[in-house]
Amino acid sequence: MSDDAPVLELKDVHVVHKARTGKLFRPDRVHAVAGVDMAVRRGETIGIVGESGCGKSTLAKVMVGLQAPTSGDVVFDGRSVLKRNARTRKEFGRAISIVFQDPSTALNGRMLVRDILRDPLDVHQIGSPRDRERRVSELLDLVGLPQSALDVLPSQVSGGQRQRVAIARALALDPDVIVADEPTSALDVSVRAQVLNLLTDLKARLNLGLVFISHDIQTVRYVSDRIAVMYFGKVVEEGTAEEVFDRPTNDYTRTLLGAAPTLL
Ligand SMILES: Nc1ncnc2c1ncn2[C@@H]1O[C@H](COP(=O)(O)OP(=O)(O)OP(=O)(O)O)[C@@H](O)[C@H]1O
Repeated sequence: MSDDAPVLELKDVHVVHKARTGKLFRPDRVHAVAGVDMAVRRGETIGIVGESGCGKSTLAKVMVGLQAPTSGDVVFDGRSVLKRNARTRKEFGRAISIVFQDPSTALNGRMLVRDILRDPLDVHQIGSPRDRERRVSELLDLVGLPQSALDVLPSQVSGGQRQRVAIARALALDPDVIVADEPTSALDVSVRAQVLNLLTDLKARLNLGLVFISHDIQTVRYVSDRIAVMYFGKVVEEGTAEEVFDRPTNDYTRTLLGAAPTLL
């Protein structure tokens, strides 16, 4: 069960990007996120689904502080993050972490797994050197990797194991919320369910808020307690997984549901 008070809230968040391409055929601004309200609670998975370009990744970056909203507010534990000083923002950085789609690019390929996991602990000066070593091996246990994985490079393990390393790194600072942006899309179909089950299991064991982002509504259904459907920068439907699947109110949601189901 989730706690009632949201740990993370987005309030009327807008993000306008300068367009990457020239002006001839495209407007020079992209309203990537257009007035999104969202609440993330501990112990609950909120799935965000929508087609490519609807603003999911931009929203994920806002949630972890990698993208400043053009307007609106981000509230962590009841306090606005945007209006706070650098120290509060650092605490926010510890409390909300992200897992990206492709661990091959998200992890530094020249660092041993041990150093990848230790790095956030060093940066935030958590505990003594011995505490950090202990934490690093605990992190491997949490994600179901053997201790022998400590002394290898990311390229020396499989894609699924690499994503487990990325999840372990996201857990290093004991966050309240993990934002997982298409965390299984770059993986072999055969290991996707294992990684989804790991995330769901960690959410329950550690009482995390989990934000799960995917273009695939079946994958989102598999892991989510609540689902938000995004279309052109807006949330067009939100409800429990059952509500969204059994009684969709929005035409776009119906279109998504009608699309051919895919393997996890
Ligand atoms: N840094 C940026 N500069 C300019 N435009 C951007 C930037 N990031 C995203 N966009 C544009 O904003 C819109 C939303 O992109 P975003 O990546 O958030 O969507 P998405 O739903 O995550 O799609 P995808 O799954 O393809 O990444 C798109 O039109 C994209 O081209």
